[in-house]
Amino acid sequence: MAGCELDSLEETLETHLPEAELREVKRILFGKQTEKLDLPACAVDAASERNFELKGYKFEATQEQLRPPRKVRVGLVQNHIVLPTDAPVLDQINAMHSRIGEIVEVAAMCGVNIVCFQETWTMPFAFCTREKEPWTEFAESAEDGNTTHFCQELARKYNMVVVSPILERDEQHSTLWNTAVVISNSGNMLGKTRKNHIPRIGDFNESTYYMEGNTGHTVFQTQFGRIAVNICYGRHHPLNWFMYSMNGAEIIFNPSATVGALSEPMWAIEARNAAIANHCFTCAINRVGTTLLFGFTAHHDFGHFYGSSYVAAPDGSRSPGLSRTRDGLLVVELDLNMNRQISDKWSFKMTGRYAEYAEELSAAVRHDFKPNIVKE
Ligand SMILES: NC(=O)NCCC(=O)O
Repeated sequence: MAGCELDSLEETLETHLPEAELREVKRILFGKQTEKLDLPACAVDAASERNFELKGYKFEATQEQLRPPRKVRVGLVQNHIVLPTDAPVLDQINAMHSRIGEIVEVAAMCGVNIVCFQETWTMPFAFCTREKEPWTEFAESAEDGNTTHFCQELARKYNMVVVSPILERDEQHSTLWNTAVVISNSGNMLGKTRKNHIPRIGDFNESTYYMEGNTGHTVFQTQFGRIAVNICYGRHHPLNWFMYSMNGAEIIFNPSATVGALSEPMWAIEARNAAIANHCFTCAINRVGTTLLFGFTAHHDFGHFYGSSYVAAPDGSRSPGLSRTRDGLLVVELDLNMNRQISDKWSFKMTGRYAEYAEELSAAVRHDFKPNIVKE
């Protein structure tokens, strides 16, 4: 354990359970076992030198007769902030760029096609403070900011789609947003998508900084598959996942920033349930560490961000998680053919009564709605 924090749930099970029981516990808890992915020795060495965890797994689909497999490698990155939160803003951003740069280089060695970083990855998650300075100075243009240019270079250099969740400054409308910028492997910006649900819970005072997103449920067609980004708190909203899936998402990323005391028992369930319910893959990413917010008035720390990033498949299985305490890169190979195979098996899209729900929902959101309750 690092300090008083548990490093990893899976490792704890592995340390304490006899082999036969462990196999059965894992089958019940995590579903069909995900095989380990062979990663190149140069990547393993580089990750160890650069002090981050590197894990690789693969989800296999059934071999079909008419379609070749559609294999894609995703990379999920979780990390601490690099400099203390009272360092100059630009130094903090540059330090995050160079940390992410060295992790993405390893992702490239592992053949990653699509990489996604944690929520507002260029900055400390300081939204508990409610103070505007210096946090709003971390906001950048999604189109022309330094961070987008940095990610475009990575995308071009490594032929990789980059999902870059940032604090966005929209100069034209004088607004801030919590936004994921999606950059194609060509290096062109494909587009951006904004956080749809803004938390009003505990210390997550994000509504002080930005409003609910106005970009709907955009899906991005990339060379490696159709992807969507459901940012953090949106994972508590089943209809949010559902709408990305209705728009054709095959992989939904969930870049997050959340702390143990608040959400940890829900973490392993929500993205996994979304993969099952929507016949798609989901990738849950959380930052790590306890951030000290020196000298600020409301709060000096937010609690422990517990990492534990993982990938869930439509058949109900999931990869093991990254550590609760260390920086890490999770490389997972998916066969997107599994989505249709599981859809044909369970048929949730076919058995869903969407027209009925749509009708009842439009009545339920009206101010004069009367719940359908029969009384004696
Ligand atoms: N970043 C964020 O929306 N956090 C809210 C807490 C949670 O969803 O677990």
